[in-house]
Amino acid sequence: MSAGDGTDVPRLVVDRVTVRFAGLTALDAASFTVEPGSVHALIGPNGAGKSTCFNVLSGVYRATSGSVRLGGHELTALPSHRTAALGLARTFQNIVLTRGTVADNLMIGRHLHTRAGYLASALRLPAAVREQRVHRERAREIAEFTGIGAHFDHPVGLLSYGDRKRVELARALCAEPKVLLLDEPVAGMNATERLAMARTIAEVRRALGVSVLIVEHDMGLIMRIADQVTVLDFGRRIAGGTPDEVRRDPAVVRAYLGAGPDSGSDSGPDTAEQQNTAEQQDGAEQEESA
Ligand SMILES: Nc1ncnc2c1ncn2[C@@H]1O[C@H](COP(=O)(O)OP(=O)(O)OP(=O)(O)O)[C@@H](O)[C@H]1O
Repeated sequence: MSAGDGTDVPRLVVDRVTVRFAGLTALDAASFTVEPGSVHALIGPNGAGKSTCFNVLSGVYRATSGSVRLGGHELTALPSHRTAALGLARTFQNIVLTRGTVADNLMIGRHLHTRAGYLASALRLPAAVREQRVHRERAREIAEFTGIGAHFDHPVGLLSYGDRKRVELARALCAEPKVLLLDEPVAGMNATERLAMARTIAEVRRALGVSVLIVEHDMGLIMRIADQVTVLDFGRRIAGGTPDEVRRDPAVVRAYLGAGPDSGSDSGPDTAEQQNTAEQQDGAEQEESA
């Protein structure tokens, strides 16, 4: 897919961000940097502050103190539509797209880049029609890239759960972001869908050169695709480094054990079961293609 070469992707700097909710400190002076063109994972047990952090970055919550910078821009006090205009796009943990066709939903993602006003579009003035056509072509290209091209004109409500998660990813990509925030992109997917999504995310970074910040409980996926990992616990950054460094960090092991090693998918940085699932799947595919 044609795209930017990634050279204009700015560094995202989260600097001592604190968020308090009526006595509860959800984020406690958390700092980390997402390097241009990297895949950076934000992990931690339930309630660690990951979603709160995403909500600050995307302008949904305002930080009590600290700052978030994207290149030379201070994002801290900006509303969502301004952070989006600066190049930040996000997906949501729970699928919110249930109406219209895939194309309709992706065109919502193109909204930022649409110049024709509502009236010109409603009256189908030639310039507006031309613009719509160009955006629709780009949306189709992004649909192909994310593996849902065959469903472009289908209602999203008829798609499988895994494909609807892809529509959510494609909608975010339609904004042509420089930094993509993915909130649990494989939650609820089966092993095959997870593996396919991991490949798509890796391909997004490779082909588009964008930075990806990902919150995900599937540690197998994080270990496969992340360059850097930041670990939060009770709102604090307790560790950071490569997936391998983080996996061996005693503070990280302690945090996850404290959360309960049997507590479902959130069972630790070295969730052997999940990693095995992905690796077995990989092995099976290699055998098939041999
Ligand atoms: N709007 C809010 N009002 C009050 N407390 C909140 C709000 N949002 C989050 N919290 C609290 O802040 C803390 C951090 O929550 P957050 O959702 O950011 O954690 P998380 O790491 O995303 O957890 P999970 O993995 O379960 O999604 C929790 O104690 C949560 O109850």
